Amino acid sequence: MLLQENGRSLNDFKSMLRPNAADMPTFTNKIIIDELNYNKDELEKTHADMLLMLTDEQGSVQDKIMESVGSDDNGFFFLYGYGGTGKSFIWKSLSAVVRSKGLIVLNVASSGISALLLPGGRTAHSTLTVLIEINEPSSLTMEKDNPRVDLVRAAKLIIWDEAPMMHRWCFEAVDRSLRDIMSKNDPLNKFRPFGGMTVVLGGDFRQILHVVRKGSREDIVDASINSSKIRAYCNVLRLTVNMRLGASSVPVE
Ligand SMILES: Nc1ncnc2c1ncn2[C@@H]1O[C@H](COP(=O)(O)OP(=O)(O)OP(=O)(O)O)[C@@H](O)[C@H]1O
Repeated sequence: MLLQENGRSLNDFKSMLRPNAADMPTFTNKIIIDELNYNKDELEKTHADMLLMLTDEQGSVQDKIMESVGSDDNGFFFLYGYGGTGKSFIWKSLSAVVRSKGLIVLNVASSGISALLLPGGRTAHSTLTVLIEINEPSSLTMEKDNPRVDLVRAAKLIIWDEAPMMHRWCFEAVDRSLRDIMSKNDPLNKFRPFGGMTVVLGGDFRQILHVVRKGSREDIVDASINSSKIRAYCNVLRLTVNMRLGASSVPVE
């Protein structure tokens, strides 16, 4: 269990003896059990409270994402909004509603600090095994029989906050690898963006972009997700009202 919690398995240690799987017929994936272990009643109440607070545009964003989660026709979204427009608020509301239905949502962020703000959040490097030193042809580093692969396959939604901070190759690697991983559920997933998983990226391009060491302006633009071929099948959702300003609720330019 300790190994599973850290995304590892005995297969990572070739010299260790492995137990015979036939001796453990009731073995189950602990990280999946943990993800299903949220208090559904409490989350349902949290979501009901948040639903009353959502603005019209926040409600419409949430409806579009939940429509995709509930259908086989998956969506790939980018939630774009300046600081204070309520992106984190929507992540909390979405996580509450999805988990209250007994489904799995994986909340990841590009940095450890932003992952702390997500309910049950971790870095994309940890949950999705995105490489820190990434190249254009890189894939995720999950081995086929790693428990994390089963967790990803069981998930209904991936929320990825502060996405503009990451190199576009990270998202392309996730797209390629999810097509591979999810094709075990349905061979047609090989041809669907992110293997048929609903994926929502979020962030604000006015905040921190991916840092290209000694890179020119062109290098930074090229590293951005906006320059990726996966942008072609991305639905851009927008939040425009600054909720941090409170009652005045001024639309931001
Ligand atoms: N519908 C809402 N009702 C009440 N408060 C809200 C609502 N939406 C957002 N807020 C509040 O507005 C503030 C800003 O929201 P939030 O942190 O979600 O924005 P953000 O877009 O994630 O900002 P940043 O990009 O700076 O992290 C928070 O205090 C949040 O609780």
